[in-house]
Amino acid sequence: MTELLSVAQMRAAEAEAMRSGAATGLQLMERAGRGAVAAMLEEWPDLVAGRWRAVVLCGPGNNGGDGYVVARRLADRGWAVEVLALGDPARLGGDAAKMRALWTGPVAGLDEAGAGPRPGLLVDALFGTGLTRPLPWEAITAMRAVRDRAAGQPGERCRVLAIDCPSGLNCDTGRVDLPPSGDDAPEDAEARSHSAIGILSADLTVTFHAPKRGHYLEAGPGLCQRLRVVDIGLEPSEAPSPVEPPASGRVRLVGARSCAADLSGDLWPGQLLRPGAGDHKYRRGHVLVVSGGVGRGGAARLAARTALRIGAGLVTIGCPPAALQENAARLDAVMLRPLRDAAALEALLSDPRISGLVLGPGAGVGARTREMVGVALAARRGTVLDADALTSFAEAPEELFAQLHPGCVLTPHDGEFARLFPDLARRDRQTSRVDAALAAAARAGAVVLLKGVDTVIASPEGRAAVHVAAYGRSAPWLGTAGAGDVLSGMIAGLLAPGASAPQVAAEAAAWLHVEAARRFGPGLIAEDLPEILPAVFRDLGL
Ligand SMILES: NC(=O)C1=CN([C@@H]2O[C@H](COP(=O)(O)OP(=O)(O)OC[C@H]3O[C@@H](n4cnc5c(N)ncnc54)[C@H](O)[C@@H]3O)[C@@H](O)[C@H]2O)[C@@H](O)CC1
Ligand SMILES: [K+]
Repeated sequence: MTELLSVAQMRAAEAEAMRSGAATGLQLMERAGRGAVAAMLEEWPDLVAGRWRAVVLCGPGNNGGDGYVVARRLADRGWAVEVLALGDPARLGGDAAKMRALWTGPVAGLDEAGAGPRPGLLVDALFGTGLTRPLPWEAITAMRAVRDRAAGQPGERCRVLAIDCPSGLNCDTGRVDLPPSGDDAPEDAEARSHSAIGILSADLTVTFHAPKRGHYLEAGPGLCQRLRVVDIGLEPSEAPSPVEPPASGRVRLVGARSCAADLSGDLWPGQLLRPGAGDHKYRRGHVLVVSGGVGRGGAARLAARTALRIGAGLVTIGCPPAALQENAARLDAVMLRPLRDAAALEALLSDPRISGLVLGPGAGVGARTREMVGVALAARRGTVLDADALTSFAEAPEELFAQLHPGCVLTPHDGEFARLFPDLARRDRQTSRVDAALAAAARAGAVVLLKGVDTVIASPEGRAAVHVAAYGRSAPWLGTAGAGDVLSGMIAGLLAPGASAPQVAAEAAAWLHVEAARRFGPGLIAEDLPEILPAVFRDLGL
């Protein structure tokens, strides 16, 4: 399964290769530059034949060093190559200086970026993993000047190849560190930063050894557009088993199945979904969804139907007595019980066969929900808390954290996350969504699934995973009313048999949620998600 490395982990892998004598820094850089050219030509075979013009922008560190290798390799293919350097190339050090010396063509300054014919390729080798300060404006200006050379001219547009990452991307956080915009009015600054991100976006990003967290988080996928990983001969880290939680300190990419052929559907998520031979319905778990009152039951019904579809043996909705009639008119396989108050929930939970709980969707914000959550958590079943079950504790999150247990999964979106963890939501430059979710899980003592296009799943033991609806897995139509309720039902349904760790159940649910949306396609509404699950399961060969 693919692992997402931090910048520090990547540096450590490089350092280990050099320390052990497996490779020198210069060899790694040569492989990186060559690998980037080979990957680019595979991606754009129309560039294999013919002599094209490339502009290579080289920065002041090793990313620039890779750029000099790319320039040399393209020139060797007969391309016309312009190299423009940020800063004085005579001040390059180490391996980058050696690669600069092997480049026999001229090196101009970035201020000459606007002069010259339209290039077919712009290579961004300004900054990689070593960017520690905001990107200099001159980098953005130069990128724009090269792109502008193509404006208004006939022929193919200029394609952009980013080496390791589009310059400005923080490879740990996925955010872009833009320079301050001086005296600009705030609106102006926003417009400038918007257009700066457009200018920095690549068409293809080639990174080395393993993808970095920033390639998958926040602005990363939008900036990289397409991502290819090139082997530079570093020792691969041992692949964690997809059905076990990842090791502490390591971040895995959920659903590598669609990105690499190293994962069989049989093992994951199939192993979590397939009932055992001879299983009866109680062995497959019984999920109880606590519903809101009259006219507010839709969210709970969505969660309940999904829990049943994903494999729970039985599903019951508990609702206030006044809402029984409404729910009865809408339910068949899902069972229904009156649930007047927290005492009634306690009585219901005396049935030990109820193994999974969902609280929050449509529950209403306030004391009733807080009491229900308290009783549910005391019963120590696999429990998913979403929506109103989270917001009900906005005034006193510690009250919730004190009651949570390791069988719980919290599923906040960014807004709910900020209500429970206001300090963690205000992230500084170096803190990523992964760091924030890990800190939240440790504080809460439960698994936190932080929803988004880049969903992060983190456990109190420091295990983290990321699922991203991008890079060929985008499902923009999933942003629809009720989709979150469906996700709660998926997690509870996977938790209910009691065989999966909450972290693993949440990871599989995040993947299936997007998979179902993609299988259905545009026009999706939340009701379609549970109904398309059987087709997803058939595709998985279940
Ligand atoms: N170390 C290695 O063995 C390998 C490194 N590789 C390349 O090396 C890159 C990392 O190299 P570096 O660590 O040198 O980092 P970068 O080349 O990303 O940039 C760091 C350099 O820019 C300076 N800098 C940082 N922020 C700046 C700012 N805002 N304005 C001006 N200067 C700034 C730093 O002082 C440093 O000199 C990777 O992204 C990858 O492209 C590859 O060649 C693979 C092998
Ligand atoms: K770059």
